[in-house]
Amino acid sequence: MRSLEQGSLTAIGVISGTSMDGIDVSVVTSDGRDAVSFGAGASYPYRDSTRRDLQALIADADRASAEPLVELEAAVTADHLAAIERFIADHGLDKAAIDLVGLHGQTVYHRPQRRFTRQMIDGPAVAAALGIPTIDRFRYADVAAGGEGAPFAPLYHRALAQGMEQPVMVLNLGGVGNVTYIDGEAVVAFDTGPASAILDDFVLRRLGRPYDADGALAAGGKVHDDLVSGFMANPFFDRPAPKSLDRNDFHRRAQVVEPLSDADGAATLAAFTIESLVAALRHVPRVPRRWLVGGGGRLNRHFMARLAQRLGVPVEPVEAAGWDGDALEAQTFAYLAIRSVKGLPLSLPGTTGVPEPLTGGRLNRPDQAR
Ligand SMILES: Nc1ncnc2c1ncn2[C@@H]1O[C@H](COP(=O)(O)OP(=O)(O)OP(=O)(O)O)[C@@H](O)[C@H]1O
Ligand SMILES: CC(=O)N[C@H]1[C@@H]2OC[C@@H](O2)[C@@H](O)[C@@H]1O[C@H](C)C(=O)O
Repeated sequence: MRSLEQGSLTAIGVISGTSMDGIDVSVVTSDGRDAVSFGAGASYPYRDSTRRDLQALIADADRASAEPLVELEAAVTADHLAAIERFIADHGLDKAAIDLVGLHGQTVYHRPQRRFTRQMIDGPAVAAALGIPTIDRFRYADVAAGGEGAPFAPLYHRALAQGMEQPVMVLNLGGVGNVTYIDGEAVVAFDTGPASAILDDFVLRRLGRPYDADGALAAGGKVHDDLVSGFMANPFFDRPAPKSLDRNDFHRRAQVVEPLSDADGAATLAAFTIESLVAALRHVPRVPRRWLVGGGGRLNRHFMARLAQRLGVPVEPVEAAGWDGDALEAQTFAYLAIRSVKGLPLSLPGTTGVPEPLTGGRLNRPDQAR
């Protein structure tokens, strides 16, 4: 096996986000610093039974935090393994050329204030099955040291943003929104508020659809400004960075749109997300000249147009900078796996609030006794 400590490495990165819409896989070659190149990305669904069991679990915080959940972890791990095997086959990769696999796993519980976070995945089992070392438990050391345990994408964003006009804001519009502000070596990152999750849940309840395609429903509705002001009165938005959220943190508050029509409810929830993003400007040193947007929410034309209007600077999908928006999070955990084996920090005081720059991740070698 090649030494993992020195030179450039090639890693596969794997993550399933909070919306559980698929297991994302991508591949990165990097020295763990600013030299980065990435290959294709792909997404593979969970088996229906795995997704159903995970959704039930996430709705039950007591079980998610305390129970061993051996069977479910085995199912999640099997689905991840199948996704990696398919990715390798679909893209004609040579297994022998893959030095590492970075496994984020499925977040089922995240309470940094209790110094506890849980990403379900059996890293040693994946290492043994593939014959490739894996890294898992990326967020554990950070949370144990008093960090927020998220976001972890910022150091990868900084590596990609080298040479670009700055300050630049990278926004991930997933279930939850999170931003990375980059100005040279300076990085500030935090979760902004709910993003797609509240609108997704509303559209599912009202219309049985998984999301508001293109933001068409929201675009046709009337925003109820009084409700938006009510949302924005939440002290979360004034809290300085770092700060992080759980997918369901704003669910109860989002229910105030229940009396509204489908279109007005969607428009009002979308406006809440937009205002929570504008509020991010309160917590960065200089006004970003450009926003680059990743995550599925960049496909919501209503979000993108309204945000550009409110910010008065270009708001573009990350593809405008030559990045791959669908694969960015998977690439992040490939890049961080490489940093992990090199002992480099995965998080900083400005990204998760950890007291000192901190490395992390657990290395699982295929030949390791289990
Ligand atoms: N064509 C589209 N129009 C509008 N919204 C879309 C479209 N495609 C995807 N989305 C939104 O993107 C969401 C999925 O985004 P993404 O895959 O980035 O989330 P995630 O990675 O699961 O979340 P997180 O980043 O919080 O873990 C969908 O739930 C939906 O709201
Ligand atoms: C605990 C956890 O899994 N958090 C995710 C989630 O999805 C988006 C947002 O909430 C972000 O904080 C994080 O993921 C990205 C990849 C991150 O750590 O940068």
